[in-house]
Amino acid sequence: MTATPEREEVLRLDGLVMHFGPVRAVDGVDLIVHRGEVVALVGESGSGKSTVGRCIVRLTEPTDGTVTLGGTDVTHLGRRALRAVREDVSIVFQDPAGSLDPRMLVGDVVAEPLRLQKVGRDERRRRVDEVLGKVGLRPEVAGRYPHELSGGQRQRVSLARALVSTPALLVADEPTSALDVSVQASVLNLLADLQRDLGFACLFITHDLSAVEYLADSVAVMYLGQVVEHGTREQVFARPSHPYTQSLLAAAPVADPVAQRARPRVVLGDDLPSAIDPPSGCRFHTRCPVAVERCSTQEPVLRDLGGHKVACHLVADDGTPPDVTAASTMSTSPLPERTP
Ligand SMILES: Nc1ncnc2c1ncn2[C@@H]1O[C@H](COP(=O)(O)OP(=O)(O)OP(=O)(O)O)[C@@H](O)[C@H]1O
Repeated sequence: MTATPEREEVLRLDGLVMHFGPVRAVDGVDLIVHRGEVVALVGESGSGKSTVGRCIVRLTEPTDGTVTLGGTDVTHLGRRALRAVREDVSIVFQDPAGSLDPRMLVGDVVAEPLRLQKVGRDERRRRVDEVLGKVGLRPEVAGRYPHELSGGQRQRVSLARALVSTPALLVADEPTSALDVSVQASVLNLLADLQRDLGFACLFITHDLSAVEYLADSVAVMYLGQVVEHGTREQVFARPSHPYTQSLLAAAPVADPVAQRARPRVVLGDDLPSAIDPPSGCRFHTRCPVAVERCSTQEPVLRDLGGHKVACHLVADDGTPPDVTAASTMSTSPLPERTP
């Protein structure tokens, strides 16, 4: 008998909420990442992506909702219990210089997760050598300090540290955006190769939609603390359904100018509204070219339309998205990005 096995959930967020005082950074996020799956989390600066990542690795304790890792609810675990969980999930940050302790030798930085897990010294050394090789660094690098390395090499060290304990899930928060453009591609390629070889699941937080197209199995789009669309890469790129997703894709440069012209032109006028007092109804209605009255009063739920989820009143039950091209006239602008 060959019943199709349910795909195992490595991560599950249910109604995740993270408020910083009045700032509603994350405001009810549901998200599932399956074993070995790469889920891209995209959206403008300030939409709450990093905060979601930080809640997952429990760098911050969520205000509400649950974080489930490998079947264990880790939302409110104490320090000691968290340590065990940290073997299963790692994070890589945008800025490798800021996230590596400058006083520690690279070998010790990479070995630290193993030390916390009480792995013996010889085994630690063996695994550090092995993982440095995997990220394309020579073993001698273990005896150097982070500041002696280039930005790209430092990000390789961050990846080595994140992967040395063979986690089931890697949260990669803008892992290439602080790097020199010339090395971004090599680090992205490395991440893709490592993911293929080691098979970890990855929540890939990024502004870079071409990287999403290259790396991700599925794409979740965040707007003002909520997920407004989630589907496979093909679903989201071939038929972006939420007007916000349509505008993000329209603003992104694509290699093929013909494809670029064929994309709907929508422009995100104005800045992202404040997360302190988000708009009523659909949070995007203040910037949406096709909003109707209902959008300002009634909050849309994230509906599952054949595995492609979207939170928009104007998407038909058969998945037909609203025609934003008819409503918008202006040219494209680049995806807004906060400079570090
Ligand atoms: N520790 C904090 N205290 C107060 N407000 C915070 C804190 N961390 C994040 N915020 C606010 O929460 C909102 C979401 O921020 P977050 O960094 O998660 O967004 P983001 O989508 O990751 O943006 P970026 O792409 O720029 O990193 C923003 O309004 C931000 O100012």
